[in-house]
Amino acid sequence: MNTLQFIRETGIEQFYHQWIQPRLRDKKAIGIAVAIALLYSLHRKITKPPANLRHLPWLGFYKYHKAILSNVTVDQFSRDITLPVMEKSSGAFLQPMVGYWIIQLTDPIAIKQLLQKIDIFPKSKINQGDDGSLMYRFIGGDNILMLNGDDWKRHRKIANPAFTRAMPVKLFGELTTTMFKAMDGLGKKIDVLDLFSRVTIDTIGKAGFGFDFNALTNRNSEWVENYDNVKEGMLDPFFLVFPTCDTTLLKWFPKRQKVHDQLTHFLEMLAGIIEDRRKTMKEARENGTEQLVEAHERDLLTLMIECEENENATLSNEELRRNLCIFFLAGHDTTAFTLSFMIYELAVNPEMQERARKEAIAILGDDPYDKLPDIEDTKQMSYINAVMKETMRLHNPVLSTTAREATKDCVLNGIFIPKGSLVSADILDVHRNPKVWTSPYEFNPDRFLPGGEAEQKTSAGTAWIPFSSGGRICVGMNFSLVEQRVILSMLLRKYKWKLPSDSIHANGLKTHGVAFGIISSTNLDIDFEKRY
Ligand code: HEM
Repeated sequence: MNTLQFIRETGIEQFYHQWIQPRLRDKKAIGIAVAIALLYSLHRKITKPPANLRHLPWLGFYKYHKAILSNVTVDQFSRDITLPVMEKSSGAFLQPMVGYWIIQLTDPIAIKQLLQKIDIFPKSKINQGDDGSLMYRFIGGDNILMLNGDDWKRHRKIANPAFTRAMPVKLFGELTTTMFKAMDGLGKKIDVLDLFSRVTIDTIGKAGFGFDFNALTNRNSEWVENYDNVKEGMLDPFFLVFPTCDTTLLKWFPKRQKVHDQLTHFLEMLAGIIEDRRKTMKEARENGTEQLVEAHERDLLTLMIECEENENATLSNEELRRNLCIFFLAGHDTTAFTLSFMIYELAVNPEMQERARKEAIAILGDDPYDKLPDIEDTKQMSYINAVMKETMRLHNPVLSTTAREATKDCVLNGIFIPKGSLVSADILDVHRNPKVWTSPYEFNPDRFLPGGEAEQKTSAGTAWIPFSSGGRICVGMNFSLVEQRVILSMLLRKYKWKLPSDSIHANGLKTHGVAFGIISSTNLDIDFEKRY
């Protein structure tokens, strides 16, 4: 039978004449058919990775976005969504974003190679969000976190010495005693997220900008209120998934517009701090009084402005302002969340809390008054340090590094990365990767004691990277670690604490923030009992 006969005998011809031919004259039907075809091809395009990335396993597009929009907890996200894909992969998987895919690395050696090759893998512009969006206006543009190449080196050259010289241990201790006074007025049950957010805002204010935000002493601080609204706005998954609503269509969202206005006010207040500082420094220079404060107690902004003059590398007021935004965001929430998660873990593991307390008492004594640790004391806190490291392994506030863009075809520990693709070090998943850590969901600080599991892991690659690694490692790492040691050791001496029986975290810590990549929590109330 030839094709013509086949068509006639099977009834296809009749079907064509009766059904298709008349409808071909109907323009509406053609329009619908074309729209369906286009939608189908669009659906395939956005839900399936491009052909050159299909050698890697991927997270389901709808599953991922449904989880994001329903504000899934980090634990559910890692156990139900990334873990099954990670187990199938050999150290990398694809994460679907709106309009593009990111390679997430979960293999420590591949991560090490990625983070060392900063010239081959510069930071992608995609991190900054859409021009004009809340995120772009706050943390985008030319700043130390986002820039690449010589521009980034100029910023880092100015920030590095400031961070090395400024280790205001005394200030950390003094602010902790102010925090204790604030705790006296809060009763037994205290929301530690709010408490630590306030103490770390005041720390970055004083140590970073030489400015008193009064977050601990004034519960209605304009700074805190403004910043909290902006932060909440940035974390809103709706505007992350539909960024046009945050820019072109903003006028249709009056509530969002109000958050933009608050950000404008916040940025103006930061610009004011810089102008005042330049003015006071100029006056001090003219009066010959500028060296009266010790270098390690001078604030980062002052040190950066001084450094500009000494290193012959300048930052404009606008660049300084943009960096202050990064220090503000990166410099306090991350530490506040880490402290809160640590207090939680010690609340649900009382024997670990007691062990950490014994160490604090052995170093600082047990006299019934606040003892401020000095830098040498903080170096002796090996168990407290292990508790901090294990908290950052299991609950690191930063989910993954910002995305890098491959400038050429590359192989990272056997994983092929095609030129032009976006790639990140997946901090959450490498820290919970069962091929890397034994019982990764278990909180066990002993891993980080001398001779523990961590020593073998880190030597093999980059299995513990809460602060990233390589040339673009967090510039505030030591600042944060010393701040954490001071606050935790002083708390351990003064208080015992436990999780209230009605806590929403009774069955495990509930953290959120997968969409934005910075992890937080809510209602983290803890019962504190004074020891003196
Ligand atoms: C627990 C506390 C902290 C954590 C977990 C943390 C984490 C990180 C991570 C993962 C990065 C790398 C981002 C990337 O390359 O994509 C980073 C970079 C950075 N962090 Fe932190 N950070 C913390 C505290 C701080 C503090 C206290 C400051 C400043 C006061 C700070 C300032 C910065 C800056 C400026 C960068 C960009 C460095 C560069 O690209 O040269 N961070 N941080």
